[in-house]
Amino acid sequence: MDAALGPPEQMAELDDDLTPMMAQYYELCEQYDDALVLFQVGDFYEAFCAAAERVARLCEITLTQRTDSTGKYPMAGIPIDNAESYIETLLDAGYRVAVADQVEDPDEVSGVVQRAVTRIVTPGTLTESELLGGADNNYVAALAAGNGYGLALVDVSTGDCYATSVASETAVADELSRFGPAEAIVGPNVDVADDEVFGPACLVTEYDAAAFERERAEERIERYFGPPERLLAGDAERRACGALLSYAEYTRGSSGAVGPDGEPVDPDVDPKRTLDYLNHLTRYDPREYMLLDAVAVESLELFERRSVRGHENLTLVDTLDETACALGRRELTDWLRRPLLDTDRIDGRHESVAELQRDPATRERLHDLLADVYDLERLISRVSRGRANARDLRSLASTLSVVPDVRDAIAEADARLLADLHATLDPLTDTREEIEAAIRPDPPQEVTEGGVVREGYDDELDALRSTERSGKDWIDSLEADERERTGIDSLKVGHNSVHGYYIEVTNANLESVPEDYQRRQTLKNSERFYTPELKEREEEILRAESEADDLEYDLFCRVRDAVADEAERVQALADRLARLDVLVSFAEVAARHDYCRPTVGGDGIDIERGRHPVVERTEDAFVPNDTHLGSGPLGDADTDELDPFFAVLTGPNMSGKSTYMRQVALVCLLAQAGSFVPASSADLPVLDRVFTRVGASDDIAGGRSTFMIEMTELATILREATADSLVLLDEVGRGTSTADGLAIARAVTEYLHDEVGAYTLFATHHHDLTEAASDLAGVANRHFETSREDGDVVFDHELAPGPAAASYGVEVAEMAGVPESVVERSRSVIADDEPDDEPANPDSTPTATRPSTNGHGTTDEGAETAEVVRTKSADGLERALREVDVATMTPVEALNVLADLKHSVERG
Ligand SMILES: Nc1ncnc2c1ncn2[C@@H]1O[C@H](COP(=O)(O)OP(=O)(O)OP(=O)(O)O)[C@@H](O)[C@H]1O
Repeated sequence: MDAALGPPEQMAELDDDLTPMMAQYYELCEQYDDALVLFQVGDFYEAFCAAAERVARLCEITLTQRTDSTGKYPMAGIPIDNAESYIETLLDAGYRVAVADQVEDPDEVSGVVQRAVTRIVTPGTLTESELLGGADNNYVAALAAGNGYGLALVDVSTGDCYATSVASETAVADELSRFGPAEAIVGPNVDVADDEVFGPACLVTEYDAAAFERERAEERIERYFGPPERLLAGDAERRACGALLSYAEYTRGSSGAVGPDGEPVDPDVDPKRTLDYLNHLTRYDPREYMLLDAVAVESLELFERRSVRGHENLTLVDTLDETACALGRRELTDWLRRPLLDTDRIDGRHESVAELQRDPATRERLHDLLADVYDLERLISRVSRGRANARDLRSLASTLSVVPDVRDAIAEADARLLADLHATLDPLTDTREEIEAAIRPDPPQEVTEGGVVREGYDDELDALRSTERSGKDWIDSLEADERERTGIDSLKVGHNSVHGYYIEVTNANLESVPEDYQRRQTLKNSERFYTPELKEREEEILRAESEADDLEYDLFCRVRDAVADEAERVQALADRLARLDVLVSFAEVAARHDYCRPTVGGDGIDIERGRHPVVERTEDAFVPNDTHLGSGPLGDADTDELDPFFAVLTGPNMSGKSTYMRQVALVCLLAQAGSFVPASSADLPVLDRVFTRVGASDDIAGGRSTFMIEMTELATILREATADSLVLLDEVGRGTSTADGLAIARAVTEYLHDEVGAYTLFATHHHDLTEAASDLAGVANRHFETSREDGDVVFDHELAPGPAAASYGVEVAEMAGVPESVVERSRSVIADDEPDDEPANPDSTPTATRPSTNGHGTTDEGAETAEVVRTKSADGLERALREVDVATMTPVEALNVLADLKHSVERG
């Protein structure tokens, strides 16, 4: 166990002898033994003993010492004012942080101030906006085992909550990869490999088994969402969801009212109130969405950049993001993460995008309006958790004031979704009016120091403020009045925080001071006085001020609670604005980048002049290509008219194979997400899943380039692909010997062709695989060629029927600047069909195949010597080249071999 967690050993020995404050600390450490306890002492959060040492080291702060009657304790304190950045450091180091605040006013208690854990900050449940990077969701997951697995996810900062059931560990990993949770809790009997299932960035812990018990879990679901049997399907799903709610409560600390055991910590707090921001529970069936597993999400670069390609600056979500607000950005991610299967829903989105695409004025108007929409989901979540300040409420009101204009902008819309949004966008006029009536337009950050509530909102408050003001007015005129009364022209009235109001008279004028002046403070050149009336007025001001501040805070809280009662409506509004923002964003991208409206639900993939949405943004002249897979009758594999569903792609490295394959997947994915697509036309099927198996060389950065991983991924594809799946295979079977590799590639092709019938694109350097097209009716060859301009190799990135010529490595070598002589020689070696195992006789090397010289070797003088040297090196070259298996090499290996050969040629 980590010594920084749990009660400090040094204190355990003292037991009952600890001072009351340290006893409190000890108890909290005992109670929250899975978190680092930060314990408020005045303006600091302190940690003691081993925890102090850890905090000091991680946060780079000084380790000090606390000495009391019971001993010396290492101590480290972080200032409360900027605690969040330190807390982030502790989270990054893998800790949960339990924040124990003083819950009593030190001025009002005689003994030790009571502290309570008011929140537990964890990677998945952190909610303070400073800690959340950008607009993306931040999920915590719960996993329960039992007849498959139940999975529940919540984003505490937005209230988004999902639950589903899946059959296998792999399916759990697939679902999790859609959400990328920062944290997960698992129930009893969940025996899954953490890293593989949750990903390395996820903090996984076993959570209290009791919270996963069925009855308790169902109680919680009932409390927050309603009858579990209506909302959720399986037993494991309910247990996961209940446990997740328990965990969310737990992270609210004792103010969250319920401990992990389900017992209320503070019976006065309404437990439901603590997680009020959770209003929707979206139960989804993974089968309603196109499945994108972690491998596909990563290799299609949907959300995360990979650094090995030339276009590393953009991801798919970036290229499609013309959203105006954070709500929209998160929704966009969600749509791309869960492309639809239902053609009606897909078409509904396309219809709206089409209408908005045709109408740039409305699009622009909506974009401008939505840009004024605050992050309502997070706002309302803060409101419900009692952490919103007056500025948050004003931001909410200002967002609500935009809604009528948004509705106006789509008042004439014909598209079903837009018309539906128009009908259901709720401007929450009552809530907005209440906020606007109560809260000042530009309130301060703090809510306890006044200045928050508007004049005219509450009579009692107005009376108090008026007393305060008239007292201050009286004081303002006091200086003039007293000057007149005493005849002392230099008399001044001032205020300081220690002594309050005073009348200051310089020493020279002291004899003119009237009788009723009472001494308050003596300075070097003057004396400060007060009068009984001044004192009385001062007390009146202070009393009125403090009562007004308290009343303002009460009024503010009442308004905040009233807004919290409308959380569900605010969330529904947020959801609708988010959807509208994505539709506008899709339309904007479609208009700006010339996307077309696809049709979805047909029998094959038919794309005219398709483009890769990401690569086209970074390539000056992106070459569009067609795709026809499985959309027509199968014919003779050697003719160009056939419409197979399986294409073997060949062509030199760098010619565009990977780009093309991904482009086909992305076009289909975008269409099912509801977007238009980068093509001149697209008729598409509904794909149930996209599988990718990308080449080992592509995966070097991820450290996953082993043959074993390749085969594991392949096994998944062969097991799970259906006739409605799209399979991208890039370089399968390359991590082993040529013969084995080819055999596997061939067998995989036959299996996918005969047994599965999935739409497949198979890029390969195994030239022999192109023969499959002659044997299998649904397989066709497509290739990328290079052309030559002034002797230079040019990739034209154009897809053509038939297989490519086999000299890929040499083309790349030429591109890379390998000397012409070596390139030519390589070509001649490849051209030599008859392998010759006998050592070649230098004299028999045909002159015609010798390397062409660069001019130095053709001088008359010394020609003979030069000839001998070249002949010898040509001999070595030939042998070396014969040993090279070009078809099985990675581009890097090819370049290395060529560099070695060049080096040996240069050495002579
Ligand atoms: N259609 C295209 N139009 C313009 N540029 C393209 C096109 N396709 C690819 N490219 C450019 O060519 C580069 C190489 O493409 P890609 O990685 O797809 O080649 P490849 O044939 O798969 O190579 P390898 O066999 O080495 O994996 C891309 O990074 C991109 O910059």
